[in-house]
Amino acid sequence: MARRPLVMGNWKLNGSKAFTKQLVEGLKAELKDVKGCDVAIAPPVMYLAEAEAALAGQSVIALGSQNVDLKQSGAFTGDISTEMLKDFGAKYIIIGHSERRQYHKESDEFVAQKFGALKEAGLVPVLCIGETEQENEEGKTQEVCQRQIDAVLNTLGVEAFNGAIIAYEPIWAIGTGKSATPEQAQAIHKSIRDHIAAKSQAVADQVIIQYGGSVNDSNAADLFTQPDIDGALVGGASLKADAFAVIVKAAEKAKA
Ligand SMILES: O=C[C@H](O)COP(=O)(O)O
Repeated sequence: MARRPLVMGNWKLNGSKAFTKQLVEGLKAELKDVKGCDVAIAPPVMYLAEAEAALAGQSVIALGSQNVDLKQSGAFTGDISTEMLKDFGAKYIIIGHSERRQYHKESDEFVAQKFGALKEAGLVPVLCIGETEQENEEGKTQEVCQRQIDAVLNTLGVEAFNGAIIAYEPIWAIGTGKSATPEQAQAIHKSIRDHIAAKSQAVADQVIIQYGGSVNDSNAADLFTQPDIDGALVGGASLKADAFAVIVKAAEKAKA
C-alpha cells in the first residue's frame, strides 16, 4: 500500500527566538507547494510559541516536539505534559531518541509509557529506535530494534502503532556524516515492518518507518528509493531551510 512520507526536522538543542522565526519563514517559502509529503519540525520546547506563531496560516508544515513527560500537572519540576504540547498545536512528538536514552537514562519501558500517554492524548508518537556501533558490529541490530519495539507491542498491543511513526536511527550514523547505505537501512526497515506484521499485517502496512542518521540533501533521494523507507528524521540538515527542503522534495518525488 502507498504510505504518505513524513520528513521531520529535529532541531535538538539549537536556536533562539530570532533563529526560529527566520528558519520557519525560510521553510514556508521553500515548501509552500509541497503536496505529496508530510512535513514537521521539532524546535526546542522553549521556542514552540515562536514556531506556532510563524507557522500560522499554512498547512504544509506541522509542529512537533523533541520530548514529552508522563504527568499532566503538579509538582514535577521541569516536565512537559501532553496537554501543554497540544496547547501549542504540536502534533508529532519524538520519544526514545538515543540522546534521551543515553544522557537521561530513559529505558525501553519508560519510553513505552510515553508512547501510551501520547496515544491517549491523541498525539502522534515518533518512536526512535536503533543500535550502537558495537551492537551493529556484533550483529545485534535486529535484536535491539525488536526489543525496543516489543516494549510498546507487549504493553499497548500492536494496534497502538496505527497512526504512529517509527524512526530507525542507527546511533553510529547520528551526527557523524556516516549514513547507513540505502540497502542497509532498507534491510532493517523491512525487518522492523515484518516484526510488526507478525502481529498485524494491516498495522505493519500503514506504519511510517523513517530513517535518521546523517540524512542530507545529497543522500536523501537514494535513501527514499527504498520501499520501506517512508521518510526521514533529520537533525543537522534540518537547521538549513534549503537543505531541508531538498530532502522533503526528494521524498515527495520518490514516493509519488
Ligand atoms: O533526530 C535526528 C537524528 O538524531 C539524526 O541527526 P543527524 O541528521 O544530525 O545525524
